[in-house]
Amino acid sequence: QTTTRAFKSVAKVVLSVAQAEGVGAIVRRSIGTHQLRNLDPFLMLDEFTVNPGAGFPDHPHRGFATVTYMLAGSFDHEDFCGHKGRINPGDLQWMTAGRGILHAEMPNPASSETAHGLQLWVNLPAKDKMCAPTYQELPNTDVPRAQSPDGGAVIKVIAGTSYGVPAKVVTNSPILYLDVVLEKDRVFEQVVPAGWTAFVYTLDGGEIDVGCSEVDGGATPTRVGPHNTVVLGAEGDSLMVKAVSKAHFVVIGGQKINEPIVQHGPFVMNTRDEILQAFTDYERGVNGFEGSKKWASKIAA
Ligand SMILES: Nc1ccc(F)c(C(=O)c2c[nH]c3ncc(Cl)cc23)c1F
Ligand SMILES: [Fe+3]
Repeated sequence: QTTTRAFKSVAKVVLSVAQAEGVGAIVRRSIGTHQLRNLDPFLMLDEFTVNPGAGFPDHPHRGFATVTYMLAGSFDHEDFCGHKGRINPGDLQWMTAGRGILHAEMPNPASSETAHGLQLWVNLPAKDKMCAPTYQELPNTDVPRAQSPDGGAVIKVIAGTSYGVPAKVVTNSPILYLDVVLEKDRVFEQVVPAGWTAFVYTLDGGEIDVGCSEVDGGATPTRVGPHNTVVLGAEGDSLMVKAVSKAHFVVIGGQKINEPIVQHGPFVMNTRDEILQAFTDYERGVNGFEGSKKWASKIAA
């Protein structure tokens, strides 16, 4: 039978402006600002720009995953269990902090290039919040590529599936995360299940029309330029984007976890008691924070 597509509408557009974060770092915050909260399962999305010497020195995480995707420059990371490495342009690090990670994230000191990328914080279901930490790290060449039938869209499949190409990353709840480069006047279509939280975040480059009139029966398209978060309506199951000029954007979506969220900085749990427990575990160096009391990173020294 023919499947009829219901196109997603645009619920809200928010421009992200630069703000200070970490030590000397600059971020354009998308998800996590007062206008972009309650986008379950997403807790934060930062487009970071970090010059050498600045960065994100030693800090903990519990109860969620951080997804670092480098666009330019390179970042070093080092955690309290001896896991360290370098994230180069196009590389992906999906770090499931679970019960506890203490780490530092700093630009590669050997590079004079500004580090530019995205860090997305994805909440974990209660059953996984105290799981053992895991890393899924893909160099740029290992991130699966897809393209639209006319070749007008080239997609890096970070999570989920696009044009039949599945991601390599395994997630604790259903997530879609695509890096899309769309040529001028070309159309990109993506299935995003109805009921999911979903948004487009535009990067440097051109303008796009979301919810294009030519393909969705007359709804007036919403035109946006760089550094905008375009929140999509929950109804409908098909995202349509048309490039007014060559554009670079990410498409991020996820099934809602629908559990209580209690967040205090880098700890995200379900109850206040669990947050208090996270602070005491971190201070005492127990329950996943073993070794935290006497550890200090070398990269942020
Ligand atoms: N204040 C505060 C509190 C807790 C944190 F975890 C952080 C933090 O590490 C980051 C926040 N945005 C980021 N973008 C990119 C990277 Cl690599 C790291 C961060 C932070 F800045
Ligand atoms: Fe971190």
